[in-house]
Amino acid sequence: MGVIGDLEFSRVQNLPTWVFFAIPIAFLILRTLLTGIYNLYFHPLSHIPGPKRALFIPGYYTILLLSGRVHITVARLHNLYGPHLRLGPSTISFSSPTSWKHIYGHIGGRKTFLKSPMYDQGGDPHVRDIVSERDPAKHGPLRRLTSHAFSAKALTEQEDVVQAYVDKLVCQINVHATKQPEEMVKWYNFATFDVIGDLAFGQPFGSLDNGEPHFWVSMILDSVTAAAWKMVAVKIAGTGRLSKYLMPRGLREKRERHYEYSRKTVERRINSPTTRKDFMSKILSEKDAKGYDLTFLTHHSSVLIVAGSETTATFLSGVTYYLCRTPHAYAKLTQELRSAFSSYEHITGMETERCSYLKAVIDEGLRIYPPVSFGLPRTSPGEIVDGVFLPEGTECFTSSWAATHSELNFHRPYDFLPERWLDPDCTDQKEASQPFSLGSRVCLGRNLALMEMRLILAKMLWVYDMELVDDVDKLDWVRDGTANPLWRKPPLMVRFTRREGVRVGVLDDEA
Ligand code: HEM
Repeated sequence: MGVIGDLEFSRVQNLPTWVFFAIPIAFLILRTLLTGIYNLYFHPLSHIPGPKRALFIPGYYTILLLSGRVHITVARLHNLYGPHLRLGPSTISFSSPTSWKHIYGHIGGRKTFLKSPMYDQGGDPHVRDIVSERDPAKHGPLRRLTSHAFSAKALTEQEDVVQAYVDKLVCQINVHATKQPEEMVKWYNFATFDVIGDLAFGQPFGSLDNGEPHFWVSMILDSVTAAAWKMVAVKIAGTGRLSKYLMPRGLREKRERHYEYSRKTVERRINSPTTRKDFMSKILSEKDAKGYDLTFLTHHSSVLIVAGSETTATFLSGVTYYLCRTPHAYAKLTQELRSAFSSYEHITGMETERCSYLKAVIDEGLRIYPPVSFGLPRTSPGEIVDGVFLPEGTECFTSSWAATHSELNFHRPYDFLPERWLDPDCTDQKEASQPFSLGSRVCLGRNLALMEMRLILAKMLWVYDMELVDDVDKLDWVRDGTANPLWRKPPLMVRFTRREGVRVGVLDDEA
């Protein structure tokens, strides 16, 4: 036995080195092929159409998320395969209005679709914030605690803060964007980050004053991309630890600096008590009783900054582009705003609510360029979505961009037509556009965001005319933007001209 064993061992030893690599690789290829064939023909979801490669490439959809063009690819695939689309063995994307209600809404007698494990990749695995907490029993108290800062009363108190920054923006436009064109994506970012910085921490980032991005702000997009890298690692290898090696080094460092800066800012806020109500007031008052530590508070406030600033700035950039490119909509909106307000000082959050065309412009802006363009992943509890049974554990979502750009839901989906929101005879499926999501995880900052959008659009267009300049014919907002998964917008060069004969206190008193 010993002799035979030695003989066999020496035969193995004599095999060429490549064999030792080839065998596991061949095994992996065979396993992938057999699993793919099972997924294609025998899996319980095999009746749902989709590209075959999605069943053979591990983490296909998550890899798409890093491509920057996931919204376009998924919309194209929905056009090809219909409103139910299989993007992985157990990953289903929908583009119908009903799917929004079935996956995210409250419907009596139906089980809840919880956030999928993809949300675990957002930050510190041991700390869950209001966005990443998946367990409803823990999310409920967190949401109740946070919602104080978003009540109708809080919103009224916050209007002064918002108004002050809108006025600053109007003044800075006068200085920087009337004599020559100016890049507006950055100015909208400055305004929305300053507002949220002030509301979250009691201190602005000072970007509007300095005309410079705060370093922390520029880190935010990268830190969200870093989270997407982690998702890829989890999907492919089953562990986020691999992301350390997969993720570009710069991204990892930026993500770490992002958390470090948030921690210091929160510490400063804790050490400077204020009577002014901001996002932290309620939570700090219960800090000791509930045992909220610095790590938790850091995650909590930094998630509010990310959720509340980049999204609104994205909307403003998109709507500026589409308004400048759609003369009839621009003319109707300016006509409405300029006749609704006899003076700049009359433009308030509540008064702007009466402007129906402004509301339609906002609805259309959020449809054509949804700030959250990808599907928010949920796990099926074993329920039917839009007529399709999804076994327990299936990952599913409504792909926002695909839903709002499908001809099954909207006529001329790539045209900016605010009228579709006003015309009672329009047959568009408007419920296919849910920019703030719905149900128990609906956006908490919706009313604040809408107030900010209304005030910025109304005040800017009351004071100025605006036009896209220079390479206007070369710029294509859809073609030139990428989503990683938050938007990276192309430069938006706009020139503003102050309307003659209108008095604007913040400009004229300053002069
Ligand atoms: C155009 C502006 C905005 C858009 C389109 C938007 C969109 C969304 C969406 C789609 C979600 C659901 C995320 C998910 O299910 O994973 C969400 C959640 C959230 N948003 Fe917004 N948002 C906007 C502005 C804001 C603002 C200004 C704030 C204020 C800080 C805010 C705070 C939040 C919070 C706290 C959540 C988590 C709610 C929860 O899970 O209970 N958002 N938002």
